[in-house]
Amino acid sequence: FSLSNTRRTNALFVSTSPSTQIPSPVDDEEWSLETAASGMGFYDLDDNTFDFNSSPDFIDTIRDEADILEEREDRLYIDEFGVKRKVERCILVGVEELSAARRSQSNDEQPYFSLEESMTEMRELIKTAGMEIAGEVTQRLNEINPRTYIGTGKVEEANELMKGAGDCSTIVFDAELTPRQQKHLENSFNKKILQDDFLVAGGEIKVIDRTALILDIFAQHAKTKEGKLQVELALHEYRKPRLTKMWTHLERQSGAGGVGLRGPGESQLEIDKRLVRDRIITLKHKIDDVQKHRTMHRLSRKRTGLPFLSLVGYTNAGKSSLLNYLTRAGVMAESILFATLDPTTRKVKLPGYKTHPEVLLTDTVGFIQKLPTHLVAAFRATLEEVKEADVLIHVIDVSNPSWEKQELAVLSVLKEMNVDDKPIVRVLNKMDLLEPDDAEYLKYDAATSENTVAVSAKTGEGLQDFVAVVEDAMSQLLVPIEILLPYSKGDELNIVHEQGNVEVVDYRETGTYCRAMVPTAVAKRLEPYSASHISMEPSGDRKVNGIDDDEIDWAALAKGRH
Ligand SMILES: Nc1nc2c(ncn2[C@@H]2O[C@H](COP(=O)(O)OP(=O)(O)OP(=O)(O)O)[C@@H](O)[C@H]2O)c(=O)[nH]1
Ligand SMILES: [Mg+2]
Repeated sequence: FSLSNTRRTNALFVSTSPSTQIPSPVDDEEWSLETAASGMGFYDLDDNTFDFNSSPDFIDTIRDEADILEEREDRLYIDEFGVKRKVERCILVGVEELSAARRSQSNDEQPYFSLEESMTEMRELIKTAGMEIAGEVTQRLNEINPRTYIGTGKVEEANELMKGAGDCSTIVFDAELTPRQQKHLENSFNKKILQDDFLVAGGEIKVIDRTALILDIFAQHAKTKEGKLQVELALHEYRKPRLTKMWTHLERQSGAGGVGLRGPGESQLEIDKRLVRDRIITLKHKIDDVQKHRTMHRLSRKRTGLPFLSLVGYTNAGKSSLLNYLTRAGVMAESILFATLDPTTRKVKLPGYKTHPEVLLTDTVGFIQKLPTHLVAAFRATLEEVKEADVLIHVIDVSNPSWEKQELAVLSVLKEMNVDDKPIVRVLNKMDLLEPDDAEYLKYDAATSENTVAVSAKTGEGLQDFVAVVEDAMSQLLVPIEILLPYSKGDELNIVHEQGNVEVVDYRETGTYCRAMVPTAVAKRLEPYSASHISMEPSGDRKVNGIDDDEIDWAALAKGRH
């Protein structure tokens, strides 16, 4: 296919078999015309241009991917002999709450992840956080123990396992623990250690829950100033309730203190609490500022009139890989969870994409089941991008055995965000990893379902169909116009032809009469030439898509088109 022919119809793509391989962008210059080589792109408010090289001041401290990878490599752990070890080891504790399982079975919208599915996910999260699992304990409980979450016998079992594992002082729970539970657990583990006269590195056993683990990953992956502010806010929100009595050893009257910092007779705990509170307020202000910038950029983005697509999906589904493939943008894509925390927008020109030759594509943070609400809140700014999107591209990793549940989990978050009414394109990704039979089945499924396409962001398989399906979804965004354009506005007519579907064109004395379906941005611009008061059926209509075109008309039309 050729990019120069922007008037090529959808039929080309619809007729292609789903397994058609498109040339890799690296091999074929034609695939991607105008893409970012690297770096973030931003709109210039004044001249509506997209500038890939400048970055606004709110992302002044960007860590690049290499930095993040290096920092992860450097996560050293000092063991009891003072030896630096690459990984921190931990015991993973999983609980299946049977009553919750029963409850969720009557609720179709919230998918239920089984103990094993949830544990598999935790293993990935732990690996991503840079830890190694030294042992696992699981328990099926009718009701969770309000004090220690798991039963006392299990606490004992986890403790034994930890001792047997050697240098290991971290216990990770596949659950959201209340501050009280976390403290009780830490107490009981540490007490046992003291009794047994067994000291592990640092002498302290750490109890980490799912939220803390995800926050740790977020903290490692935050790249921009905005991302870091959001993570810090989430961390403080997480720590605030855990300051209560958690560090009782800090509860003493404090004499010294900076002016205006400490009141008389204030205890250390009170000071800590106040500092955290103050920091939260400061962070919120800073995030507000950043959001203002973002809103401005969004507005300028809107003024360009380019349609805005947002990639959404479960963590590790392949969102960044897809964006990379389409733009060669070099957005961090890795087999780690939550690789992307900062929304990145690229302008993408897709071949054969007629009605919207250029689109903006934004990569967003991945979703995960059981994401604690305050974590979601902290990333609201990021998710704003999703709210602004014209079309959502839902990337699904069909090689994951739990993909159907993951899809439901994402849909339920989209619903919570009130964005489930937008057109959604389902992208069944990682087709290359499937057994041939499964792949065939899913390809059939995609071909027969609406707005669904099966692809591999790795091999490029199916990406041609992706363009067609996205364009289909975008056609829902076209609006009808009826205009009478002065002949001096030939350029505008060309745009209508290029980006819209023209139904009728008639050359009249006062100008060109035209009825068409066009993107909203184009419709808005042409509002001054609205001709809806003029007769709907003017004489001498010429069917543009018919075979009765003659050369003279086309010459007039095509002036300056290519
Ligand atoms: N085999 C195969 N691997 C893929 C495909 N798409 C993505 N991957 C791999 O899957 C892993 C995750 O991909 P990402 O693009 O980082 O996923 P993401 O959805 O952006 O993940 P988060 O940013 O963590 O939410 C990477 O190791 C990719 O190389 C595919 O089509 N086939
Ligand atoms: Mg990503």
